[in-house]
Amino acid sequence: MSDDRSLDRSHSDPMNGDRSNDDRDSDDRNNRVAVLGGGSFGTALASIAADNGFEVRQWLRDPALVEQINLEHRNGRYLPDYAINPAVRASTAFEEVLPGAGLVLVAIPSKAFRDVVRQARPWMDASQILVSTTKGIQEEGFKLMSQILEEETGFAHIGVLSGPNLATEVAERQLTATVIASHDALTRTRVQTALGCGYFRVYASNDRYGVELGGALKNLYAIAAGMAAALGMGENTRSMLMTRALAEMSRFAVSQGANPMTFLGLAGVGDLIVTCSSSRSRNYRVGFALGEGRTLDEAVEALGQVAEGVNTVRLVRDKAREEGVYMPIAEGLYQVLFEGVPAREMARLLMRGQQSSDVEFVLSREDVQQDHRDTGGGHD
Ligand SMILES: NC(=O)C1=CN([C@@H]2O[C@H](COP(=O)(O)OP(=O)(O)OC[C@H]3O[C@@H](n4cnc5c(N)ncnc54)[C@H](O)[C@@H]3O)[C@@H](O)[C@H]2O)C=CC1
Ligand SMILES: O=C(CO)COP(=O)(O)O
Repeated sequence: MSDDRSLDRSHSDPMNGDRSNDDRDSDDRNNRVAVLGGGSFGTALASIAADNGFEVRQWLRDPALVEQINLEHRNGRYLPDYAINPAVRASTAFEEVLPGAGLVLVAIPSKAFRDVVRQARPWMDASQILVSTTKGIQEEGFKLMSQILEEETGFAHIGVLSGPNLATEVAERQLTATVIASHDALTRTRVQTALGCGYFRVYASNDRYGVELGGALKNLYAIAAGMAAALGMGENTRSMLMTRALAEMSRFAVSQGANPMTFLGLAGVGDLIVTCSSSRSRNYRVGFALGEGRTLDEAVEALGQVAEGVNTVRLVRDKAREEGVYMPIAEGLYQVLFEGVPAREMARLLMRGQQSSDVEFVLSREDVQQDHRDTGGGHD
């Protein structure tokens, strides 16, 4: 591997012929990336890191898929047309994947995330950088995935990768940007070095919570956008939906103590645009199937992959009610998904709500509260 690809350039001076074993161990670690998860995003990221010259090992549950990745360099289940870099070595054994890796990317759906990290923990060590790529929320305690990484490991180098990153487009090498968010500068720079390349640009943020929350929240509105498209609603409608979604997301972020300005970036508005516009988004596809008249179970079954938004709708709607945050689209989506309200009827109800103000951040706090009282917000 060339030195300029090293995750830590300070340890990779080729002029230094007199290096200690410790330095060499450190070089080895910095040159190794582990990916947990064999879905489409985990697979695309593993291959990028290998293209960048890193030694990459990928952990998956399914032995048949492991064999296919190792022998055919293909992931027939999640990215059938994608040629994986042959340097990616897959395994079902954590002990073959984790020890010696400087960077660990965790691309496991939120429902299984804690379990998998817990199983993997004995093969991890505190010098490793752990990064979640998962855009979901854990029901107990309303925890985001990086908080789970922190709780399960106690490690210091924790980050989140999020942005408008449809895995199939990343696999096609479409020009794409993402965000690595961490309070830890080392985490930010090492992820930028491991994954940044000619078609994948990695921006940095120190607002880990805001970036992670943006990725989880936008999935709700992608479901709503898919539904609107299936019902034959137009571009004006989608634009209204996305813009009002951003208002709701920001309102929720503020209630959680997060900085809403982060939502103006790639992991907020950027991800909202792509998932509300693309039939490649799984959340959008679930919404589309619902708009065509399928039941939620049928829509999820037909997808055959995880659409994180289905679970997130319930969690966010409950949290918003609990904390008195006005989120009419999330509330309406919940009623369509779980209470049998027809989508068209819900759209009609939302349109007939009291007229309110556009950008509430330019209003005084009192005016915002009055606005939400006028529109029936607050659920009281
Ligand atoms: N696919 C995409 O376009 C993108 C996905 N993401 C996020 O990345 C996360 C991972 O997504 P994908 O790679 O698409 O995969 P996915 O969500 O389809 O599944 C991930 C992998 O986890 C495995 N898995 C599921 N349950 C498991 C369990 N109980 N134990 C062990 N492994 C289990 C699956 O077998 C699969 O290999 C998602 O939560 C998503 O929010 C982020 C950006 C883009
Ligand atoms: O988060 C994504 C793109 O940024 C992927 O969205 P879906 O999970 O809806 O496919």
